[in-house]
Amino acid sequence: MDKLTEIMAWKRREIAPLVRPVSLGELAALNARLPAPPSFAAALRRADGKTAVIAEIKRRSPSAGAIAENASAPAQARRYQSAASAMSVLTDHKYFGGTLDDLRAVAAALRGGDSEVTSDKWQVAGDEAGGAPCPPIIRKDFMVHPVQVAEAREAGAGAILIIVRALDDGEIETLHAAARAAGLDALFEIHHEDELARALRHGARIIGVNNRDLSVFKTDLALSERLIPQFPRDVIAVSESGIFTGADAARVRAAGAHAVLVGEALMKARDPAALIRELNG
Ligand SMILES: O=C(O)c1ccccc1NCC(=O)[C@H](O)[C@H](O)COP(=O)(O)O
Repeated sequence: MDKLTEIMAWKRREIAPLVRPVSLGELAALNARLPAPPSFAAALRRADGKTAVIAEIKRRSPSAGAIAENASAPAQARRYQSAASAMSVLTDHKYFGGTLDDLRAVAAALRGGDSEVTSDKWQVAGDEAGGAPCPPIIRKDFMVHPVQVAEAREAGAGAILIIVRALDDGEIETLHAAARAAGLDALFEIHHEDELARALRHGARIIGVNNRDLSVFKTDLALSERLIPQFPRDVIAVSESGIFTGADAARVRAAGAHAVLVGEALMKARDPAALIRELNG
């Protein structure tokens, strides 16, 4: 069994006690009750000709082992905040050391310390930070059920992850509809041409190529170079994993990437904001 299959099997067991019917109406009501988070898609498009950086908070991983086990998620988010277009918070605990509370704490930190999810500080936090818009947050987890979408929206996310290879078409459709009803964007993650075709059939507007082969844990930026040029022009292209330097980012940008998603390199950087600026190009 490869690692992704193992993680997905665990995730389905982990969330089983939480699973209940979650209707689109319930998600729409949740969306209406909470202030709108900043738009993930708009943040990736807004990079002014530079490569947008989605800066990830990642304490450990199956491929790298311990990265920054004791890192504080909100403190790390503050180190990213001035330079990142968006943030990614891994909320899986077993394999990545993250929690949903990390997402809540990061959202609160970006709202200027306001932990009240019903507050409309999203709208003003950017101005307080000197005019830069508040970076949206993607909940990076192994999504299988709309109950996780509701959790993401309540915790302050602006987007969720849909790993195409890990889900059947019915699950993708359900998660995508749930995200839309909750006012969230969806990042569709792919690793192969067939998965690109599936993502497009589901109406994906943001697609990420995961450069890491999750069977053997090898990363290869050539995968982004092969797949991104096949994206329709109006799709936002993200290159994920294995990006460490400005040269790496420039390479995938030359292939058409609008954004890069970077975890390990930023968690280990002495000055993450400076590295983000280098990745911006
Ligand atoms: O990172 C892993 O080892 C991993 C293993 C199994 C499933 C997912 C995994 N990573 C999730 C990610 O998408 C990465 O954290 C993200 O792309 C950032 O990667 P990196 O910059 O290489 O830390």
